[in-house]
Amino acid sequence: MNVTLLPSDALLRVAAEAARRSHGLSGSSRRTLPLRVGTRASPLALVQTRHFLNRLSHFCPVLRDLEAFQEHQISTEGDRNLTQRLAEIGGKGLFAKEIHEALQAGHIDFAVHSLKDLETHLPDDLVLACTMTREDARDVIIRRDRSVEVDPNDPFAALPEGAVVGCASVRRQAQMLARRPDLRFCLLRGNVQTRLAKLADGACDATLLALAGLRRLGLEDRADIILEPEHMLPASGQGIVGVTVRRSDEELRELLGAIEDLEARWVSTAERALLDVLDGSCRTPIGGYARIENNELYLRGLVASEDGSFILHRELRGAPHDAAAIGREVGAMLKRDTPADIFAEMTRD
Ligand SMILES: NCc1[nH]cc(CCC(=O)O)c1CC(=O)O
Repeated sequence: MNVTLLPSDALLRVAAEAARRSHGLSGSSRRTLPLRVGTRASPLALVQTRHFLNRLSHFCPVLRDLEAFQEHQISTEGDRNLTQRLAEIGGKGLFAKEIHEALQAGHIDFAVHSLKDLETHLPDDLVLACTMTREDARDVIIRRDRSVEVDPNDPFAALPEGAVVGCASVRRQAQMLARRPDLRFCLLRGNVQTRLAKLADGACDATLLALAGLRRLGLEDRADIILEPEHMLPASGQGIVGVTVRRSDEELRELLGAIEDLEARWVSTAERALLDVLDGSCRTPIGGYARIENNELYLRGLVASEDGSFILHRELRGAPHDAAAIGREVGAMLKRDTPADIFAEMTRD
């Protein structure tokens, strides 16, 4: 099959048309407003949620009214436990469990997530109904002292010998240590603003963040060294916002599905399938990044050891509608070529 890719704007127009035609929340809907949306309470989560609600109301005139939505801020384990590395708390559902429970109990109608923080296996009665257009997937380094000039071909060389990097992600740590074994890492958790404040206070010499988060918070000027995927492979789903809903809520599923970005659906399907094969908890450094090039889906995956002494990349291209199979295949290649002890570490208690 030949897949013709439309530019994102055209895709959205097609989706809007579909949304208008669908019976989703038309005048005949018996659903009562407001729609209740679940979100984490961090500034980034709230910006993402409000952005999504704008999009949704833009395409569904019944929802133009400000009163159409009610925001439910939900605190998750990942928000409360700020003293441990994500890998130690033991990742799955860390930022979503309480939100899933609110959906299942019918306290909310849908929920907005950073796809990066959403586990690959959702509870059976919930579905990922919508993936929004990807914001930039790249990671950035932010240094306290920006005086050393950056060589784009060797971005990690801009950090001083023995610099202390504040970071809670084993994926970022492993890829930096592979190139700069002299660097030291300390735990830096909390929301984006908190981390930037701690960096400014001297808690560390540098930190790493997703460019997507900085952009959405209007903090893009803080981005110091933008890392290309060749130097730092992003996490599966990084930069993509996804929306979950009850499987049984067909009306909302149809509406949300009609406004999703098909390209974001394809790349996230591939990236999440890869993670799924590797049983991706936060415990082992895993990266996955896909993009659409010339109507083809290109996926690159990474498995590493925490200390960066082992780094493995594998990649494949194929038809976008084979996204899940491509993801599983790259995952299987990574698994096959990774020494068993690295996965042993992954399943340790
Ligand atoms: N776990 C935190 C988190 N989840 C999603 C983002 C960034 C936004 C995105 O990837 O869509 C961040 C912050 C960061 O990694 O810098």
